[in-house]
Amino acid sequence: MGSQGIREWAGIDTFAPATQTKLLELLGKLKQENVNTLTILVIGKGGVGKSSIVNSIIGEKVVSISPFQSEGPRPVMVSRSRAGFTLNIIDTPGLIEGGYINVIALDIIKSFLLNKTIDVLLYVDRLDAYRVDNLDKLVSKAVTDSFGKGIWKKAIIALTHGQFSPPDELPYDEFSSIRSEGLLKVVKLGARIKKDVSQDFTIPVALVENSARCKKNENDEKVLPNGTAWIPQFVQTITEVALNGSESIRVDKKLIDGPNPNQRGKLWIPLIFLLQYIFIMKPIEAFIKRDIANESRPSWEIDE
Ligand SMILES: Nc1nc2c(ncn2[C@@H]2O[C@H](COP(=O)(O)OP(=O)(O)OP(=O)(O)O)[C@@H](O)[C@H]2O)c(=O)[nH]1
Repeated sequence: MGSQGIREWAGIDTFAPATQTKLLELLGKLKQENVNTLTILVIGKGGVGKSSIVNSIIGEKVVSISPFQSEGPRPVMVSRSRAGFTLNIIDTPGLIEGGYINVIALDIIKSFLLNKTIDVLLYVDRLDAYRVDNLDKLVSKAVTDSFGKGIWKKAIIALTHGQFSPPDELPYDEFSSIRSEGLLKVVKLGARIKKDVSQDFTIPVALVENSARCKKNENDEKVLPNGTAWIPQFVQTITEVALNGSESIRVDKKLIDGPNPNQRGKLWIPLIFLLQYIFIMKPIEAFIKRDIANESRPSWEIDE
């Protein structure tokens, strides 16, 4: 057992030695910055590879995988600790049901997250898709409405099926950047990130290959078609987002039960009107009344 009864992150030992070394280095970097716990929330449509990503990072089959959308949606949190560092990953059910947001699943996820802090959001989709999907806009809008826009500063877009070969001899890197850009655009729309800041607002994209048949390099590390060892690259992106200085999202009762976190400012509007009435309209009204009362009336208006 690791710290506080949490199971040891033994799955790291199943990775290639080169991958292990890089992962332990990254955990060391997090600890150096006083980050001893990291909680990652995994979200996306059904069947895109959310559970598979959890298993890939943990290095064990900790959540079940199914080629069909899983029944009885329930979030699961898997915790592992290593060298004084604890990783929590929360796998969630697909957020789309019959073309719409599955409101019940979303409510279950929100209740599950109560009193937890989200340090990193993994927004999962597949690399091997040719068209961006309006459903992604729905999912990103639902995430924004539930947890506030700030969550996107803690987000990574993870694209699974990273071993995919693009059609028409399109170079792999070109295909993956076109796919990433397209998806980013839709996600930013759903997240209502304003056009003027959109250029500066970047959400990193990570490519992932969960298949056991993933190609390996000479060091036995799992690699993408462009030669990148994806596990250390992915964990490095997670580390960068964790340390990017933006605040993690604390899920409290107010966030869950309260109004849409992006509209909270609007609650002040009636109060502002009331203050305007008391301090501006009322004095003006009194001034006008006083002025009328003091006005000297023209002689033709005075009754005989
Ligand atoms: N080749 C390949 N298959 C993948 C990859 N990721 C997931 N799969 C397969 O895709 C199917 C769905 O994967 P899951 O991990 O269950 O997807 P999910 O998003 O958790 O699904 P739900 O829980 O139903 O929302 C399974 O058959 C996986 O084996 C990948 O990177 N490459």
